[in-house]
Amino acid sequence: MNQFVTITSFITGCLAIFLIFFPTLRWPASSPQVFGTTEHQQTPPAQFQNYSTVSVSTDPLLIYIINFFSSSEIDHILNVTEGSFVPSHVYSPGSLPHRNSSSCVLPSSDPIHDLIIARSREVLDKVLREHPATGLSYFDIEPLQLVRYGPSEYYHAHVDWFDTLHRENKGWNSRLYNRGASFFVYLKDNCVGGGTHFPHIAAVTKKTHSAALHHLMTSLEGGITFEPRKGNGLFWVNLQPGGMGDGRLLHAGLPVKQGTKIGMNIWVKRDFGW
Ligand SMILES: O=C(O)CCC(=O)C(=O)O
Ligand SMILES: [Fe+2]
Repeated sequence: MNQFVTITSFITGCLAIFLIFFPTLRWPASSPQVFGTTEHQQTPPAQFQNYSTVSVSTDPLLIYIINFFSSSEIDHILNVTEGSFVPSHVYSPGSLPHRNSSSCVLPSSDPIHDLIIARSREVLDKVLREHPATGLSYFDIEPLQLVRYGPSEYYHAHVDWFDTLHRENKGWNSRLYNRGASFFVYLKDNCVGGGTHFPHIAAVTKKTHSAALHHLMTSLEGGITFEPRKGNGLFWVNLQPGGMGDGRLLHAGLPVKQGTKIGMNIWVKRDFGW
């Protein structure tokens, strides 16, 4: 009898827990468009910032964003993060460190945090609409990470996507994800060197680019290098439509020879279910 009561209580308990959580469970996205749009409706519109985009490469997709952050936004970000940089995490230490920069996170409680997320979602939703062939979808954005380089500091060639899917650290509702896309926005550019170099992006003729980009992009046989320019940024899609990492998005933060370079990574999470 006692056993019967215990089993019945256990089953009732499980049922109650399931009923409480069932309405909030989210199933994997059935189509990229739906997922991106749904999430976008939950975010406030980005405060007006007169940025513009220039398509540098369509396959793989690499976009240059002019004037993505205003100088007052940048001043604010640099002020609040000034004391918090620590040596960047090194994933694959060899004889030479893979990188020797410093990093920190812009806290999600910062007044400007949600604005940056909303503006990034604006660009993402435009990409979903205009470049469906990329297969990009997203459901969230990682903590906003700043990276700082002083003289002789660098980040060797790497890709932003993970070899194996990461699981979010959010308890029972943790999803599997990879970095579907990356933004890298320059916050400080008073340096010599420090370009962002993509060795495998096909060189494109300079004629196709706006005057603003003309001086900031070196397009040689060895790929493309972007000079750091405060307020401007890059956006690229990391994964192939089927979800595999795209090796063509290998990139490096070239050594800073003099001065300081600071940038912000905005990594976009593509959903891979439970
Ligand atoms: O420093 C750069 O130009 C690129 C930085 C980067 O790729 C990264 O932090 O993942
Ligand atoms: Fe990177």
